[in-house]
Amino acid sequence: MTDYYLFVIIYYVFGETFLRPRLKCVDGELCLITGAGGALGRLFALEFAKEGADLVLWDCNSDANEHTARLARELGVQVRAYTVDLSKRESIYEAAEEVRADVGCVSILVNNAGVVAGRRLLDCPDELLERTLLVNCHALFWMTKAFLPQMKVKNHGHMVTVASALGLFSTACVEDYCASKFGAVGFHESLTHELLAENLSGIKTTLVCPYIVDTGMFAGCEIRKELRGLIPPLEPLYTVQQAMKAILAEQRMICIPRLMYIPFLTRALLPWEANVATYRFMGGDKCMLPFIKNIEMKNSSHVQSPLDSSSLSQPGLFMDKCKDQ
Ligand SMILES: NC(=O)C1=CN([C@@H]2O[C@H](COP(=O)(O)OP(=O)(O)OC[C@H]3O[C@@H](n4cnc5c(N)ncnc54)[C@H](OP(=O)(O)O)[C@@H]3O)[C@@H](O)[C@H]2O)C=CC1
Ligand SMILES: CC1=C(/C=C/C(C)=C/C=C/C(C)=C/C=O)C(C)(C)CCC1
Repeated sequence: MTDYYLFVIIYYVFGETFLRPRLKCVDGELCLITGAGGALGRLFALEFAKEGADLVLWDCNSDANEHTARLARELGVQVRAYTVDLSKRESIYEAAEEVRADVGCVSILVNNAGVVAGRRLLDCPDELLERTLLVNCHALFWMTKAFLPQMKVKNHGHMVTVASALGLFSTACVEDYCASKFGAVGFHESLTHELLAENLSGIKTTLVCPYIVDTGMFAGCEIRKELRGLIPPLEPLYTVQQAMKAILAEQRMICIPRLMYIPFLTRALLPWEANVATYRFMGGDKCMLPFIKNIEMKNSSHVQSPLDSSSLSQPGLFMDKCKDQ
C-alpha cells in the first residue's frame, strides 16, 4: 500500500517534469469563455476555435464580445455571444439557461473574466472592492453551479480557472485583487479534490496563474529596473498559448512563466521577514504604486459622463458600465 503511493508520487513528480504529455482533441466540444471581449479572453477564443471547438462567449462589453465572435467565426466554428454581467448571480443563471436552450451542454468552461479596483483600499469606494470579489471569485460558484451538473451526468468536461500569480503570493495595494484570486485558487483546488473524491475523473481542471501580462489591465505595474529584463511582462499571445498547452495536456496547474513557482514556494518556506527582504530587493514590495498612480491620474483628468464609454473599461473608475445593463 505504502509502496504503491510512493510509486504514484514519484511517477507524477518525474512524469510531469520530464515527459512530453499527449495533447487532447477539443474538436466539436462546446467551450464557454468569460471575459471573451478582453485581451486574454479573445485570444483563448481564437485558440479554441483553431482547435475546432464551438464557442459560447460571455462578456459585459457587447461590442468587444461581438468583435471576438466575428474573428472566431472566420475560423469556421459555431459561435454565440451573450452579454452577461458576472457580478450578478441572476444574470449568470439566466444566461446559462439561454445557452442550454440555444446550444446545449457546455463541456469546457474557461473562467477568465477578471477586474481590479486599482485604488488604495482606504480611498476605494466599497462597491468597487465588492465588484472585484463578485467577478473574480463569487462568479466561480455560480458558473460551476450552472454548468458542472451537465458535465457530471456525462463524466466529461474541463473547468479552467484563470487566476493569477497574485493568487499564490501577494504584494501591497491590491488587497481586493489578491483576496479574490487567492479565493479563486482555493475554490479551484477544493473543486478539483471534490471531483477526484467522487471518482469523476472525466472532468478535468486546470488552474492558470500568470505573472503581469501586457494587456493594459495592470499598466504601470513594474519591478526593480535591473530585474525587468529577467522577468519581463508576458506577451498576451504567449500567455494564452502556454495556458492552452496546459489545458490540452490536462495539466492541473500552470504558473506562467515557470519562474513564478519560486515566489510561490518561498512564501511558504521562508520566514516572513526573509520574504519581505526579497520583495524589497526585487522591487516586488512597491510594484503596484505606479499602476495605481496611473489610474489616479486618469481619474483626475477625466470628466465623468454617463455617455462617455471610453472611461468605462478603466479599472478604478467608479462608473461601471455593467451597472447600466
Ligand atoms: N493582465 C494581467 O496582467 C493579468 C491578468 N490575469 C487575469 O486574466 C484574466 C483576463 O485578464 P485581461 O485579459 O488582462 O483583462 P481584460 O480587462 O482585457 O479582460 C477582461 C474582460 O472581462 C470583462 N468583464 C469585466 N467585468 C465583467 C463583468 N462583471 N461581467 C462580464 N464581463 C466582465 C471585461 O469587460 P470590460 O473591459 O468592459 O470591463 C473584459 O472584456 C483576468 O481574470 C485577470 O485577472 C492574470 C494575471 C495577469
Ligand atoms: C511580489 C514579488 C514579485 C513581483 C510580482 C509581481 C509584480 C506580480 C504581478 C502580478 C500581476 C500583475 C498579476 C495579475 O494578475 C517578484 C519580483 C516576482 C518576486 C518577489 C515578490
